[in-house]
Amino acid sequence: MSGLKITDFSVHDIRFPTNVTGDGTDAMNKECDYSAAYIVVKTDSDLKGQGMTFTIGRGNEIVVFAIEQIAKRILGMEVDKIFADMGAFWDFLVSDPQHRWLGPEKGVIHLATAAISNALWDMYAKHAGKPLWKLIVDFTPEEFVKATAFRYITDAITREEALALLKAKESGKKAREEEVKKRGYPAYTTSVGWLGYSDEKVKRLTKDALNQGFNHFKLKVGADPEDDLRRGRLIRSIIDDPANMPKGRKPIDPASIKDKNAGPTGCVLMVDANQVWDVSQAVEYMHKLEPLKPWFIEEPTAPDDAVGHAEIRKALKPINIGVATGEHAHNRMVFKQLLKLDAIDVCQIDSCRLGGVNEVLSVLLMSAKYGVPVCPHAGGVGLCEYVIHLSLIDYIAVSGDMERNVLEFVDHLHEHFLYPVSINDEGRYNVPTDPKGGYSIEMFDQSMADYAFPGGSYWVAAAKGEAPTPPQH
Ligand SMILES: C[C@H](O)[C@@H](O)[C@@H](O)[C@H](O)C(=O)O
Ligand SMILES: [Mg+2]
Repeated sequence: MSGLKITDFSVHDIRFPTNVTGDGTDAMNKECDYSAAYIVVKTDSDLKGQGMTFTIGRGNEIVVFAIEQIAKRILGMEVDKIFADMGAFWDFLVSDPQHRWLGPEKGVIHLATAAISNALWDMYAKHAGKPLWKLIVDFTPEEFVKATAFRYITDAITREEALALLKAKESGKKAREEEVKKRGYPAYTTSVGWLGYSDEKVKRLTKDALNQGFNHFKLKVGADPEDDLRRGRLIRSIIDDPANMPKGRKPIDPASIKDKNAGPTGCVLMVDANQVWDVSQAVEYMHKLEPLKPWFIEEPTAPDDAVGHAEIRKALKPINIGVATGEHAHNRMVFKQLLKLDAIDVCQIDSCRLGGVNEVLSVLLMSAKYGVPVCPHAGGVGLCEYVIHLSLIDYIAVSGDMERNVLEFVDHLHEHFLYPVSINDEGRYNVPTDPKGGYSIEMFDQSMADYAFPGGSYWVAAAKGEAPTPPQH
């Protein structure tokens, strides 16, 4: 026992000016400065835990305030006791008798829970000298279940069912770990098709992404069907042309790509509407985009509307377009409904909209039981760094499958992290292996100082109209 206690914390409002370059834009979110409400949890030793949740700018200060309120409750706690029962710690975080009223388990208060829960998981992994994914895949099934949030979902999966599912995956864990370390984890890119990008930029970035090895590409849609068709056809004309395939790349057999509208080169397009439509509008609009043959439409309607997603999915099945959602699904109960209603083809968990790792484990288990692949959301800052850990946990310990999965990758802001993600030359995520890296979310002090809002050097300069132009892609 280390006897270490949580002695202090600091919370930071960090905003990056992505709006200047149009990075991250979509039909709903037309201006966004990728931001982190970021906490450093300190102990009476060098051991620290870093955690954050993501917002797109204004309002980040509200999340910072909520994090400060919740974090006060963990001061003085012994870290060994927390690590011994992360499930109980999560229950404690979501059960404040007065804060709970602000959710429960949704909205700003839940985003704040996520930042703190993730910081403690980061600290636990660093303490154990393992990357977060490795800490968790090395859990026994019993330890895994103990760390999972089960309240309100036992009608979808019981602890006993979860245990049986995890036990069935035990014997293959080592081989899967070796395989993914060798090959990397499959990825897709969103960075080619932000709504604010010109056709010229979309074209250039699509070619670049092909050369990086990507074979799955996501396009933002929903503002205007004619524009979407033009931009989609532009991407398709590049990714479907065998002449554009990078030299030495083995052609992908489209027939080997299950459930997807793969083109002649095996490349796949997906589209994302970020919640702009009513249910019937979604169906109508997606019929217009049918020529693009997307694998799925992401967030066609309101994120809480499980019934609406189920209707859309049913209506689009005959034209072979699937439905994906989850980046705004605020807790495990929303995912339970999406899964039980057969509303989604792809489950897009968010690492810090769900209340941190414990609740992510709940959704991984439910998705595995219902046979729906998990392809986490990662458009934002720090999310790629987080989610590679979650997909590794899913593949190695839970679903045992990465055949149907692609993990989102956006090529923004990784330079601000000490343990940034990287992509291999087959367009797959490399596996994080640094034993000091924890949950990979630690930011450089300099970045935190420069982009602190409103007092950081970047924002002070911006207020005077003297900000340097952020890097262009
Ligand atoms: C505002 C954000 O960039 C979103 O557009 C982004 O998260 C997106 O929905 C995604 O799927 O990555
Ligand atoms: Mg999205």
